[in-house]
Amino acid sequence: MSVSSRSRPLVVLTTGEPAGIGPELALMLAASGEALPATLVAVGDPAMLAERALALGLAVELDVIAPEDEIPAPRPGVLPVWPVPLRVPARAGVLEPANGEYVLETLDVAIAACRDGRAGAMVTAPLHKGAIIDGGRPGFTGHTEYLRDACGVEEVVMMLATDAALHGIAAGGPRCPLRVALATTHLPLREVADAITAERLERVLRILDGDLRRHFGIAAPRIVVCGLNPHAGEDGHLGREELDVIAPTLVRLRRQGLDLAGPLPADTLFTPRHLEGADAVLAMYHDQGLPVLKYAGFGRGANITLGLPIVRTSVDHGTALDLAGQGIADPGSLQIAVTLAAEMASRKG
Ligand SMILES: NC(=O)c1ccc[n+]([C@@H]2O[C@H](COP(=O)([O-])OP(=O)(O)OC[C@H]3O[C@@H](n4cnc5c(N)ncnc54)[C@H](O)[C@@H]3O)[C@@H](O)[C@H]2O)c1
Ligand SMILES: N[C@H](C(=O)O)[C@H](O)COP(=O)(O)O
Repeated sequence: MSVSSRSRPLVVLTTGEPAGIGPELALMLAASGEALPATLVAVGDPAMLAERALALGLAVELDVIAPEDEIPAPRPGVLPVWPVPLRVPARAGVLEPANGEYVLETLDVAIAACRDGRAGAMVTAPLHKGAIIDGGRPGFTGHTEYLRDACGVEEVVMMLATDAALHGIAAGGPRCPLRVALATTHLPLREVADAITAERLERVLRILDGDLRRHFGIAAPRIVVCGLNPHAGEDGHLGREELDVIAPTLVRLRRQGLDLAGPLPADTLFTPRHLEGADAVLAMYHDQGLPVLKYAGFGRGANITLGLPIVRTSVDHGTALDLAGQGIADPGSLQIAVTLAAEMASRKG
């Protein structure tokens, strides 16, 4: 059965770092019997998943299926699994870099299924970047860049969004609607300024504008752009990137029809007056934008990779080794990421 002929798109869920909370979150989602707008298949080591389910008392039947075989219709409490073997045994909370290649193989399986049309989308449970690097991949920086390279595209954009923004939930308390995209992703802070080039900014803004239209149905996205330096450079007294790079890029793209505000001082940009009417904020670097997003809705957001030929979403949190194996991690973000992936896959057709 092809993806488009399914009533619920096939979403491939990679179970992530086996020492982290990813495996148990996948099992918790299956055990909850929650009706999802997706047919879900997990990718991971079936014996490890079975052991984790047993240890946590989660009533989940694992249905091990070869990737070329038909996925049966979803049944509550049943989790179909495309098997990938661990390289060495895994223990919750204890990293084993030798399993780095296992984690990457789960990604490769999901990417292949999305690229050849067997699946409509992939959702990734968290991986541990350090473990993959220590396992022999020194250049590894995260799913986002791995997917970019695997799909052969020049640029992708990391965007996180709160559920309130994804599903039009009215603002209330700290859980406000917010989408935050990043001009740079997993870079040491020391390298950020050099990475903010006009070329990169233009590529990022075009992808952000295009994918807000394509995936989120926003006809004319309004994007608010942060400066890089304190007070957006204070007219060049506190840094020149705004004057030399960011502002001229925005002027050029505005002439081409993009609706862009900024560069604005990042400390006050995330206030109701500036966010009013904004469809997304573009932050210049990871910890300029993501702390605000995570404050606004940690555990109730999703991470979306824009600019890919396939649909990929992820959770808004990491491997939480401190919680792994205890069954107390919150599966809320995973549920949101799966729901969003299914919606995006359905829209894509
Ligand atoms: N999508 C991903 O693959 C992804 C996302 C973020 C971080 N990471 C990676 O995860 C690893 C650990 O990162 P970190 O420590 O900065 O962030 P983290 O999100 O793993 O943990 C930060 C804090 O949040 C808590 N937490 C995280 N998820 C939770 C959940 N579902 N329910 C309840 N509490 C939760 C943790 O217990 C911890 O106190 C790093 O290697 C990082 O690169 C991966
Ligand atoms: N920057 C993300 C976050 O803080 O949630 C996270 O590290 C995930 O990155 P990838 O999706 O590229 O692995």
